[in-house]
Amino acid sequence: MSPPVLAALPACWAGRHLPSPEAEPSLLSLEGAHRGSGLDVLLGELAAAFEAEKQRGVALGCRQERASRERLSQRVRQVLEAYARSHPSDWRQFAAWGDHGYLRHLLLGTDDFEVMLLCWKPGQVSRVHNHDASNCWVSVLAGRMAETLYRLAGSRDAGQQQQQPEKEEGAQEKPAPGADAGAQAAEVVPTGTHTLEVGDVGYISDLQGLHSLGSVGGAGAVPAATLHVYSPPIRRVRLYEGGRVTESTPGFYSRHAFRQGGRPAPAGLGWCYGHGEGI
Ligand SMILES: N[C@@H](CS(=O)O)C(=O)O
Ligand SMILES: [Fe+2]
Repeated sequence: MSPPVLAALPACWAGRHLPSPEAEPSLLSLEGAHRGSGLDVLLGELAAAFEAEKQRGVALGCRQERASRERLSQRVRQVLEAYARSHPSDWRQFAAWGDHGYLRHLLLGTDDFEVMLLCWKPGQVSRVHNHDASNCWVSVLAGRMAETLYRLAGSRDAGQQQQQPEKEEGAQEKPAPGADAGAQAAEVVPTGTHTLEVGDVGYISDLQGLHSLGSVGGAGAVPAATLHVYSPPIRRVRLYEGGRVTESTPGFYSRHAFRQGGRPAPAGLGWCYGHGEGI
């Protein structure tokens, strides 16, 4: 019989990328993880939450039906909070920090959602960006984060102005469609800043606006780590800088979604673009 974690994962993931439990009893046996509270449980519970919404016929994304989004959000928050507040250390085996920007490490990617670990040295910050059509949850595992929210200048509803036609995957940092419509349209205005501590869970989508996230620097600051859950996976983002808007396809510094029994992930599974330093 499949372990509950496997049973909870979408068939497309479990069937295609994982060996059978008989063949690999140490499946997802993450070092230091306690069955019942570790990353394997977190991933299984998230998979179950997204699968439950899909079973109701919901198309996942920031514009999904409100009741469905709230139900999903409540569950994802519970799962992320429970993990972060259990003082876990099993995520650390996947963590690496870089000198040139925060690093993105993919833990699990499916067609419906992705979970990644982001590692930030003190003071590292993402550029002002949007989140495609995704729901985005973030939970702090270590350090202290500050989030600044923005809206497009001249816009009351930033989300509506960010909608653009579909674009091919794989392109890097090209001017976005409509970027030439006027620098005015790409100017952003900060609307508020707040801090996120270990165990806090935040949510953003294009319906809320744009943001920039960063680890708080200064004396005594420690390297930060955050868990991000995006549904559906983010394929591209729009960056707002110097009055211009560009598009970028974020990459992963490392991918562990298919790591099994301590072996490195086989090449070619999942999707990965770019260099993996943050946006
Ligand atoms: N959305 C960013 C991280 S953050 O700044 O929210 C990313 O996926 O890299
Ligand atoms: Fe973000």
